Amino acid sequence: MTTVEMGIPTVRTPASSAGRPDVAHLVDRFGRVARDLRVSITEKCSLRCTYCMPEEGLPAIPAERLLTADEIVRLVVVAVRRLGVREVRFTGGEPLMRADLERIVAGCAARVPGVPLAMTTNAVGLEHRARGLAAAGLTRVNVSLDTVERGQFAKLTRRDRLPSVLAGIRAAVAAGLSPVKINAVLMPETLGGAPDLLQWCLDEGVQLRFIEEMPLDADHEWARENMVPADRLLAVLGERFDLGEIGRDDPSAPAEKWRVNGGPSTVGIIASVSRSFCADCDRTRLTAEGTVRSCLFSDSEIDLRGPMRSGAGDEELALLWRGAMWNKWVGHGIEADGFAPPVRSMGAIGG
Ligand SMILES: Nc1nc2c(ncn2[C@@H]2O[C@H](COP(=O)(O)OP(=O)(O)OP(=O)(O)O)[C@@H](O)[C@H]2O)c(=O)[nH]1
Ligand SMILES: C[S@@+](CC[C@H](N)C(=O)[O-])C[C@H]1O[C@@H](n2cnc3c(N)ncnc32)[C@H](O)[C@@H]1O
Ligand code: SF4
Ligand code: SF4
Repeated sequence: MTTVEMGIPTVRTPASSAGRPDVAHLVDRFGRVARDLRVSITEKCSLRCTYCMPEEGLPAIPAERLLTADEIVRLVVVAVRRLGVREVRFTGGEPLMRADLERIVAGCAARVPGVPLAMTTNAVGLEHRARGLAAAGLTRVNVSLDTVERGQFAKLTRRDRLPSVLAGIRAAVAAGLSPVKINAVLMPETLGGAPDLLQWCLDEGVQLRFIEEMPLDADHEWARENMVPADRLLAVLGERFDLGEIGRDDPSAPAEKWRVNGGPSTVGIIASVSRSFCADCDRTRLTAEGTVRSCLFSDSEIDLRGPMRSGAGDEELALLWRGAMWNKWVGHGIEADGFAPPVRSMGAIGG
């Protein structure tokens, strides 16, 4: 199998840093600074959401290519201590698929105390691990949940696991992993159930955000004309709820918020396509194989695993990372003529 068939994009090392100011933190040519690190720790997943994974799952990453727990902790330490990262999020694939997740979290909590450690998860099995993860030092979780209708859930995720997800969300709240935020990708088939999902989240005391689907599905079926835009969702929610526009918590937050029925509850919309927030992007990503990926949509990645295993020091790794960020793309370019989706799908990048 070729690397392209496995969904592994071009890996370049090193990137040119010509013109880069001599500063420690992660700056790019467009004046943006990355403070938010997202670490994918696996390509494996317990679900097969149609907008993300192929039915058969992603090709397995050979064990020797996957970062170990200690390697992940080391790179997180480099990001925080040398590059100015202020928040770390574990994602995937499904982070709960890694048995050593608690060890990764505990290692980071010990080495970068005070830095918020979050996780984005589908919550399958979280019921049994939420307390342990909180004890290990996890700060909060965001959970993917697109519908509270069991048949719809099974169809969209290709797995009948809704009860486990709902139990996982409740366990996260009980363990104090808050604020618990819920991510729902907007799909034509679940749009009608959006008010029920919002009502469920209001009742459970969790913060719902709807997300516009991006062209990051492994099956390459995304089409602009089929995407449910934020405006259409607002019209549907507006039939049942009174919504008052609030805006963003901070300029680089993907979610715009609306107050529901006068507050204090809110609903968010992450309109990555129709109201792109690339100009204020503050993200940098590590893939599960240890490459730096500066933009979701850019297939050009910088390898850190190879140099790390060949004995590179922390400052050498930081230098490679700074070069990757300096070459970050201006934005996703979905609306541009000739746009082509990246080789990696969302689950293979770490959403
Ligand atoms: N375009 C774009 N969308 C992103 C990016 N990161 C996350 N998203 C989208 O935003 C959704 C929610 O992401 P989360 O992992 O919950 O993170 P977040 O919204 O940044 O987290 P909070 O700090 O809790 O608000 C993802 O499912 C993606 O669809 C990004 O860098 N670019
Ligand atoms: C790839 S998942 C990984 C973490 C975990 N498995 C989960 O589902 O939360 C991260 C986020 O990406 C989102 N996502 C996946 N495919 C997407 C797409 N095509 N467009 C927008 N968001 C997507 C999911 O809804 C989820 O919130
Ligand atoms: S969105 Fe998350 S849960 Fe769904 S298939 Fe992708 S990685 Fe798995
Ligand atoms: S698409 Fe790229 S530039 Fe835009 S917000 Fe996402 S990671 Fe940042």
